[in-house]
Amino acid sequence: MTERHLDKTPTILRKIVDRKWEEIDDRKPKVSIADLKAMAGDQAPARGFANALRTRIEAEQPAVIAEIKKASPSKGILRDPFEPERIAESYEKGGAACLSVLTDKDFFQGHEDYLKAARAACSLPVIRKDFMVAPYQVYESRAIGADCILLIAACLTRNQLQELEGIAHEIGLDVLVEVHDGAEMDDALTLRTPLVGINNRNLHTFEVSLETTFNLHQRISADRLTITESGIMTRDDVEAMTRRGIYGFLVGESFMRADDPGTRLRELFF
Ligand SMILES: O=P(O)(O)OC[C@@H](O)[C@@H](O)c1c[nH]c2ccccc12
Repeated sequence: MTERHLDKTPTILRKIVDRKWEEIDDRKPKVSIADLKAMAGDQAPARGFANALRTRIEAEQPAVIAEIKKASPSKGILRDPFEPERIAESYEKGGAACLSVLTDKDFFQGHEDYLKAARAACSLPVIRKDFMVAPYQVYESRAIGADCILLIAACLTRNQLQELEGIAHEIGLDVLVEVHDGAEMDDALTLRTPLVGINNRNLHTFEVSLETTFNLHQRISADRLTITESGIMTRDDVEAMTRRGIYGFLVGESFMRADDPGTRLRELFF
């Protein structure tokens, strides 16, 4: 397996991706791909993730993907106690369009059960936030009830992106492809998904700059939906985006640190 961007230095992203392959090897003997396909087939139809965003973005209203994450490798613990059901209810009340739930255990203290619990507690579509490297995880995502998956261009080749997107679409999952630079954007724009996320955080260094979105969004045509991701903390940040015609947002930390995440969402966006 060649991982173009990861061959160079042993960054955190490389460590996470290496760990993902081990995780898949641990899981396969317990739950086979065939089992996952059967479980995926038993799920109710997915909630339309892309559609929920599109409706708002086309009306030039903020479309907020509100994130449920307990911790991150760059910031440590963000929220304790951590109750995914309560957070999901609060986000729905606060006007979120969709939820994002971290399921990675080792680096983000996430869990598949958090996704299931959050989704059951509201009617919003949910993206599984994890590091997809293999088809196994795509089937697993639908099997745990996710409506959408994240594909991170920084850790996948163009062929891998296309393969994983194909499987996702075949089983009814929407896809959010995430980019951080121009080469990744070239790959992302070969995909069929309308959802393109621009991560303001460099996953190799953790540096955050909203300039990343300002620079890259111009390459995304009007038939796609741009989502700015990471480092959105203030109303000024929000306005800097909407002024440029960007209405899709993925926000975690600033909500997770608030007593009531949905109230914070409403303050920041509405
Ligand atoms: O907490 P923030 O800065 O608001 O960022 C949320 C989200 O963009 C971030 O969690 C994220 C974006 N892409 C990722 C990929 C993996 C894990 C996490 C992420």
